[in-house]
Amino acid sequence: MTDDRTALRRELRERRRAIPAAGRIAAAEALAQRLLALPGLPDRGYAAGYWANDGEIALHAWQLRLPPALAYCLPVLCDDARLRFAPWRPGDPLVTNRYGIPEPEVARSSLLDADALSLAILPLVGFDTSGNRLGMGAGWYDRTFAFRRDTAAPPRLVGAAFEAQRVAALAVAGWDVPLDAICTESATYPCTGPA
Ligand SMILES: Nc1nc2c(c(=O)[nH]1)N(C=O)[C@@H](CNc1ccc(C(=O)N[C@@H](CCC(=O)O)C(=O)O)cc1)CN2
Ligand SMILES: Nc1ncnc2c1ncn2[C@@H]1O[C@H](COP(=O)(O)OP(=O)(O)OP(=O)(O)O)[C@@H](O)[C@H]1O
Repeated sequence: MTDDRTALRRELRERRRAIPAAGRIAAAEALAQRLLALPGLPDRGYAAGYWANDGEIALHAWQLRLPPALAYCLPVLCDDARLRFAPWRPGDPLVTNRYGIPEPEVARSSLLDADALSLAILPLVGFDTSGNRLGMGAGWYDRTFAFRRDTAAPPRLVGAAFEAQRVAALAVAGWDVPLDAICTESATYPCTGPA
């Protein structure tokens, strides 16, 4: 089971890295439209995205079109093994984290806790149409949003991926945090709860 998950993760990461540049640009635009069209989207507060890495579908097209009172944030790795979030605009200072991913350079005291977000977009390695998610496997998102297992939104949790990352069915782990929706360049999958 663990080996299956590791092998699947490797295969799906290779698949997303192999998507050609022209396809990625078009997909990022289409994803932005789908994210902006989600029903009941907050129009103020803080919205977490991510700095696309390892072939992930990019969020810049979405970031540029956010309502003015909804502040785009990036995740920051913290010592308690949870993510916190910092508002970030182009030009604001960045540092590279332990995985080589840029994150805002801000004092620990000014970071936002996950429960201060109105919306978070989670980068997916794989997903199924029941809303089950495969991530990078270090548990950052599962630990950070564990409180959403027994609390309603906010934050709304929306997965983002290329359609090529969809698989027939993923095994669910006890700690998996259910997503509220998944968007790809060609579909929006509403998620109704744990499968
Ligand atoms: N763009 C983006 N940002 C993100 C995540 C993500 O998946 N994508 N995260 C999602 O959790 C968090 C960072 N977690 C990560 C976990 C593992 C690896 C990773 O590349 N692991 C490598 C090598 C491990 C190492 O260098 O120590 C690997 O498994 O091959 C990257 C990010 C927060 N920021
Ligand atoms: N609430 C939690 N508390 C402590 N550890 C957790 C919690 N949630 C997950 N973990 C740990 O994190 C790891 C997550 O592994 P899993 O394969 O489910 O990751 P994933 O689905 O790729 O998700 P992620 O994107 O969060 O890494 C597991 O080893 C698990 O023990």
